[in-house]
Amino acid sequence: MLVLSSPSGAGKTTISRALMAEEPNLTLSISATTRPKRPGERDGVDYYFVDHPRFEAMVKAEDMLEHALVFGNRYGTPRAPVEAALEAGRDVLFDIDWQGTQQVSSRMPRDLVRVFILPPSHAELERRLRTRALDPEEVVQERMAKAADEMSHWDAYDYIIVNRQVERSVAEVKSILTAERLRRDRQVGLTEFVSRLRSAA
Ligand SMILES: Nc1ncnc2c1ncn2[C@@H]1O[C@H](COP(=O)(O)OP(=O)(O)OP(=O)(O)O)[C@@H](O)[C@H]1O
Ligand SMILES: Nc1nc2c(ncn2[C@@H]2O[C@H](COP(=O)(O)O)[C@@H](O)[C@H]2O)c(=O)[nH]1
Repeated sequence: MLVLSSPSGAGKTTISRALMAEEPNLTLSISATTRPKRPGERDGVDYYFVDHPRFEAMVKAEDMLEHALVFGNRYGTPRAPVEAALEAGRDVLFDIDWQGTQQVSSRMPRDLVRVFILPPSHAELERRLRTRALDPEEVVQERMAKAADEMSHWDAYDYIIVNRQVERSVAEVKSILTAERLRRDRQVGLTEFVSRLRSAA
């Protein structure tokens, strides 16, 4: 499970989309949210857009792997698709905040790789939030006001990427994926493989 977190507007969604296009063994976890749909967003593609009672019912039924209140809206990761993907041997990419990361970390610490994305500067973060032009002015202001608080969680992550140039950041996340997939404890069937190699020697 590969988690990307950042202050709003630093570039997680942009990096995730590029990664999904280049990494065939990666499944994107689609979150459920009570936030209103932005122009161009599609239900079941960008998010599952649900109302508050439906979200609460999913939480009660323990259908969420994690959930949090972010900028006054509820967000959560539906558990079943993640479990199915992992069961099928696929890696799963999450675009979730620090609260969700903390919850997944405490439940499944060994299976998780946490990456925090930083903007190159405060001014560039604001520029990105504004030029995205998908949120009303008061939402942009609220997100800027909370950026410092969100960034205070950077040291709970395994890797830090400063997102200056999208292509470079994507390449860096791909390097992390490659290295983490090569970890001894993540390679399935390695003991038997080495054992066969040794007995043939
Ligand atoms: N390296 C970059 N250089 C310039 N612009 C970028 C870069 N990365 C992302 N952007 C732009 O910044 C804006 C915000 O990016 P994006 O929506 O990916 O952020 P996010 O971290 O997913 O935000 P949120 O947390 O609100 O979902 C978009 O308009 C995107 O095109
Ligand atoms: N804890 C969770 N956080 C989530 C989830 N899905 C998204 N998010 C985070 O919310 C903010 C805002 O997202 P936006 O799409 O409204 O801009 C951002 O930090 C996301 O990472 C989730 O399932 N759980």
